[in-house]
Amino acid sequence: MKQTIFIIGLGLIGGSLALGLKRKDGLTIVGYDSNENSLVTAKKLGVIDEIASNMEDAAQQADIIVFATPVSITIDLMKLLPTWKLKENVIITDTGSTKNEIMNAAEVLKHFGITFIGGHPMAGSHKSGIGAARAYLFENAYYMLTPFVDEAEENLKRLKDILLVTKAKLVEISAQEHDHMTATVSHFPHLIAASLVHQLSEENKSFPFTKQLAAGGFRDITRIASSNPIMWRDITMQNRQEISNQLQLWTEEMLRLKHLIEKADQKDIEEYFAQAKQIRDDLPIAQGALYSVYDLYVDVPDYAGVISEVIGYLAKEDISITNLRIVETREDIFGILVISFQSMEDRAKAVKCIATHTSFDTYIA
Ligand SMILES: NC(=O)C1=CN([C@@H]2O[C@H](COP(=O)(O)OP(=O)(O)OC[C@H]3O[C@@H](n4cnc5c(N)ncnc54)[C@H](O)[C@@H]3O)[C@@H](O)[C@H]2O)C=CC1
Ligand SMILES: O=C(O)C(=O)Cc1ccc(O)cc1
Repeated sequence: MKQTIFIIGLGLIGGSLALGLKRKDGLTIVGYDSNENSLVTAKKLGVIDEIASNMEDAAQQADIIVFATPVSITIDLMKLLPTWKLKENVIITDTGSTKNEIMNAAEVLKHFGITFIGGHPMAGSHKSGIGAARAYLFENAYYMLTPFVDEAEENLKRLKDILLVTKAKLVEISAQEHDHMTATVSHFPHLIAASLVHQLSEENKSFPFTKQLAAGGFRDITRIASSNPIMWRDITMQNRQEISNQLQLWTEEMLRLKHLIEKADQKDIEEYFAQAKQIRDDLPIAQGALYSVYDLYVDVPDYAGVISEVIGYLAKEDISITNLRIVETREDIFGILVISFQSMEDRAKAVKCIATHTSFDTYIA
């Protein structure tokens, strides 16, 4: 069946969804963005089939409308829907990181007979904009749907059939559960990352060399502090109660930790780290990892040309990489080269390839 999908907001998520959906025949992807540059780039890169010069006109032609805008904008735009002449069977959805306030806004639409099914792909990155969009972004990632409990099965099936093209794993939950769990694994960690960066900045005033020392661990734990501030302002505003609850729990945990340190009990301190390591090591990697990159750590000796040598072996076997970085380079110890892949399969091939051609150890974090 031919269908027109209208995506509003062509940044990282809207662009990735468009690219993911383009793999299915019979779908026409129409896009709109308030930023003219993003719109033109999306068309030029082939992310969308057609540019919508006017939101209302494009919405009237659409079978599915997706809001992939910052969550505050999504709520503003949802208010316009009852004033537009939409197709009778149109399904509206969104990709926002919060769901409670969006589903509250959707209650209003329900009174106008407009179908809205909330959505949130649990994949993304600290990058934003159309240039960061990738067709495979949602592959294997959880994609949460928050339909009203009385939503017609037929509508849900229609939306799921489309979204499954992205190869995401669709999960239905309530908006409340969604906002509670994402506060724990996504929203609150962004506050921690931002606060650690602020703490470094303060320290740096008295000890100006500190920043230079901010190497692997600090960079890993604060990567998400480089995310789009407008997006995170909106998420924090919309989920502030759950985030505040997490902050309370964290504060209590920090006090417990402070007590542990002041007691100076080696055994307890070791146990604290050991338990955390165990839990962290047991986290499912491909399923539910928010940032779905597949990193491989390679212990490479520090000699000229070693990196191009490793990359050369991978290239010869046609294993494509998405990123490359060095987390430690010191003369006396091995350097750790981190290679990122698009999929687990590519990473597994790389492990074999490196083992065949070198004696370097490889690790998966
Ligand atoms: N960045 C991430 O990793 C993830 C983000 N999300 C959610 O997806 C949504 C989009 O996020 P991103 O794509 O990362 O943001 P982005 O900043 O890359 O893209 C948002 C796009 O919306 C456009 N926009 C802003 N106001 C608009 C308006 N009034 N009309 C039309 N377009 C407008 C912007 O120009 C921009 O191109 C947000 O609600 C976010 O919470 C969900 C999962 C992951
Ligand atoms: O870069 C990361 O690890 C993220 O945290 C990406 C992300 C951002 C927002 C979401 O709602 C879901 C995923």
